Amino acid sequence: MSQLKQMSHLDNIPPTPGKFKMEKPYFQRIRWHSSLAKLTFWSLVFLGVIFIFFFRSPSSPLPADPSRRSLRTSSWGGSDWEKKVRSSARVRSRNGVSVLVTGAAGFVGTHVSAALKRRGDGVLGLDNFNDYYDTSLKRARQALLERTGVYIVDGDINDSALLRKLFEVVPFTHVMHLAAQAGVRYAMENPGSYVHSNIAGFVNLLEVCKSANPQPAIVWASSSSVYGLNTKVPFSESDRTDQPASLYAATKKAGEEIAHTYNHIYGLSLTGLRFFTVYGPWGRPDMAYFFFTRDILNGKRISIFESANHDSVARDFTYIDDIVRGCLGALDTAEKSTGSGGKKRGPAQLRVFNLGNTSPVPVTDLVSILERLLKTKAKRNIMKLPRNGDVPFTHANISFAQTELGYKPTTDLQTGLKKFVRWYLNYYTGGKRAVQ
Ligand SMILES: O=C(O)[C@H]1O[C@H](OP(=O)(O)OP(=O)(O)OC[C@H]2O[C@@H](n3ccc(=O)[nH]c3=O)[C@H](O)[C@@H]2O)[C@H](O)[C@@H](O)[C@H]1O
Repeated sequence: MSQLKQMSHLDNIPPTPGKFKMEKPYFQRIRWHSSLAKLTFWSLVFLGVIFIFFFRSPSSPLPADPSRRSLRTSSWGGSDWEKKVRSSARVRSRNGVSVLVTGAAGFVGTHVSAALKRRGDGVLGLDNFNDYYDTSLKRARQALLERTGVYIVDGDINDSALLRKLFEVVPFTHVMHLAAQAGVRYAMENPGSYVHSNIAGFVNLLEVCKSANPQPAIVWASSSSVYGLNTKVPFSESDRTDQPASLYAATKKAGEEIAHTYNHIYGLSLTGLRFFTVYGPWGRPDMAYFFFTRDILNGKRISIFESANHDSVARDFTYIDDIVRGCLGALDTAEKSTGSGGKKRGPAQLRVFNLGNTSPVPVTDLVSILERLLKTKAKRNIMKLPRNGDVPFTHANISFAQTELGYKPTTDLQTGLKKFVRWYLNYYTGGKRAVQ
């Protein structure tokens, strides 16, 4: 207050410097006041900038206070809203389950929600529709789900009040937690968003689940990236995962440790699924197969990474329908959580599974398949794998998922990409170009 007064006082001083030069002592006093005011003013500006950077910016390296974020999420509540929530989550088949799907407008979330709804389970979606990639694609997926009777609540997993409300309205038996900040390379651009969604958001969700009555069983998306610099192939669940190559991988690995904690303390049933480079129709535009398709069609040069020994990098690309079957298998075999009222009553299930395709394909081959399907030659730019968080190869051992979940991928890359390209051409060109 006194600082403000002092500033307004200084504002009233005539700006003509010569006037003050004549009376030296007075001038010196003014100079002293003036520099103090300047110092105060710039300190306030500096503090303001720091405040905005840490607490308001979406790219803040610190997770924002969830209660503050809740103020920024879109409106929810009211009897009409509750009716929509209840109706979407209503189980319509015998032995059906009611599932809260987070990240429902995302690629995997949309497919899993539709599959659950098809078989008569109750499904409620939750998504914050962030602009990591084109939000119109997310809205189109939402429209698709709405036609099947799945309602997506527009909100963030960091919003505890919203999550508590959802569990108050519907006693979900399961949570399929797919909301996350995805993408390996983007972690170097916006590290804060990974901490916000994959760590703070996950913890917030688990906090609400642990207090829910009944506690739901939770199946959630981990990632093949947790294997990081592991060189033992194929990657098995028991292999080391302590050498992440990206912050994305580190946050997913942290998620697995956090899951262990909530299982241990509160008796939450938790199953982590390590997805291996999932692709297919309605996919993510930030993934290579997707933007390669766009760039090849536009005659734009594409970069293909190669590892140190000049081998193309390779991925165990896994088709979306196979992943969906794995997700449903995990939900169907998930045991109940054992806690209630925030207290553990006995040991609960804790699992991690690889969901891959067990047949890695070099990225150069992926490009050749796309060239054939699009009948267009790619302008290839072969370059050394940048130090951007990418790992040279991934390869899943899926025998554990096979035994426990009945998981058995059936789609090879050629077949899966054909389905993707058909969707892509239809979605972006209205079918004016046909798949070859
Ligand atoms: O399994 C996962 O857990 C992750 O899978 C996915 O990551 P990635 O396997 O890295 O997929 P993606 O970016 O499509 O790159 C594919 C290949 O193309 C190479 N690549 C990439 C870009 C480029 O310009 N050139 C290139 O050669 C690149 O080096 C790589 O070899 C998800 O995005 C991630 O969210 C997470 O779910």
